Amino acid sequence: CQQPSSLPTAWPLSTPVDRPLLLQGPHSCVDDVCVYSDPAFGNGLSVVTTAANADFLGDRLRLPLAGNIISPTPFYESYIIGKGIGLVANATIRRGERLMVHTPTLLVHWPTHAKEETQNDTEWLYKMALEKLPAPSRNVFSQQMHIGGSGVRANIETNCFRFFLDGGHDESTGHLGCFPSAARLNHDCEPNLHYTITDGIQSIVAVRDISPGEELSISYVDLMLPSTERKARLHDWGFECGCRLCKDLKKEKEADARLEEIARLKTMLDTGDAAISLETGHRLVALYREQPGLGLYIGQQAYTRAALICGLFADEECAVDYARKAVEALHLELGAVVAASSQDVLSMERLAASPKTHWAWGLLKDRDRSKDKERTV
Ligand SMILES: C[S@@+](CC[C@H](N)C(=O)[O-])C[C@H]1O[C@@H](n2cnc3c(N)ncnc32)[C@H](O)[C@@H]1O
Repeated sequence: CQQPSSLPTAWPLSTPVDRPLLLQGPHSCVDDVCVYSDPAFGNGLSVVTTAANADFLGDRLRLPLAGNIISPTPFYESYIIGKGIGLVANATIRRGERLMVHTPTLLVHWPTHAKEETQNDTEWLYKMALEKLPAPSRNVFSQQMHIGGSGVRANIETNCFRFFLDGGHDESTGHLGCFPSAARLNHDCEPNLHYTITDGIQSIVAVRDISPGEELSISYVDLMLPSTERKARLHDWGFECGCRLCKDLKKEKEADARLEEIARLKTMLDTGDAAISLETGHRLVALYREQPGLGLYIGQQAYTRAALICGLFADEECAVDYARKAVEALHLELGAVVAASSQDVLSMERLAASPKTHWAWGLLKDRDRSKDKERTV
């Protein structure tokens, strides 16, 4: 791993001005992928992508009006033993607080990046793209840690975030987005932060209260994966995870057992298993609550399902309670922009406000009663 020679003295914050993206170019191309740039957008932006994606970005990408929401930032950079640089809280940070909202400085087209045979061409394009960035942003980028080589490709793979410009429907809109401030966040299997990327803007929120002195962390991998799979993926990042969960074998075994039970309950729900009862929803929520890392997904994967089960069995109190919790958690998980048009959020808001008029209301009520009868016979 390469250590930066000096720490950046200032945070590369987005300027809080509402300005559209004005991409210049194409500057340099290999086949249908070219470099485009707007050095005055945020901290400067260079893009290596197709003409169609460049057009899409021009239409959609806007600077977030508030820039970085909290200023001065409630965290600082520090060397962390065994991890390189990390970010540490210097104030109490509350669940739901947004710590960073920013545009990328470099965006590269994922399907092109992933092709083995064009690696030399893409490296050349990446260098051209960096040339177009303002010097401070170029310096911050090149000082980032990179593992597996000294080139721009290795830097991108160590630090940048994969997402889809269209939200995930079309592979050809896949990109790696490089957000320099977020590149200092280390991994934890029980992270205290969660990020979303919508229309190219990354938003990072606290998923629980964080005390001064605590290291800030995100997860680099899907936390629904069992520990062996998580560790294998983190190994590709060049490190063995030493987080609290991975260090404690007993805890890790319990966590894996929970993941297996969650998978079993979800299959029951997805297949409409006859054994589903109110208890299935309560148990699902309990499993997510017992495992702190899974709090990142509790809205979509547990509260929403549990609220619907309560609705199906016509239990008003629990339907309203879970639906309210689902709405709050979904805003954290999806980010404000996606949550505003999410069908899940809409459905949960309806269930919370008027459970008896929700489509799910009472559909399994009779089944529950017939089960009770069976039990008393
Ligand atoms: C995106 S960078 C994170 C910031 C980095 N520590 C730095 O100094 O710039 C990713 C790299 O940080 C290191 N890293 C991240 N999380 C770690 C962890 N939990 N334990 C050990 N190293 C970690 C790994 O070398 C990884 O490839």
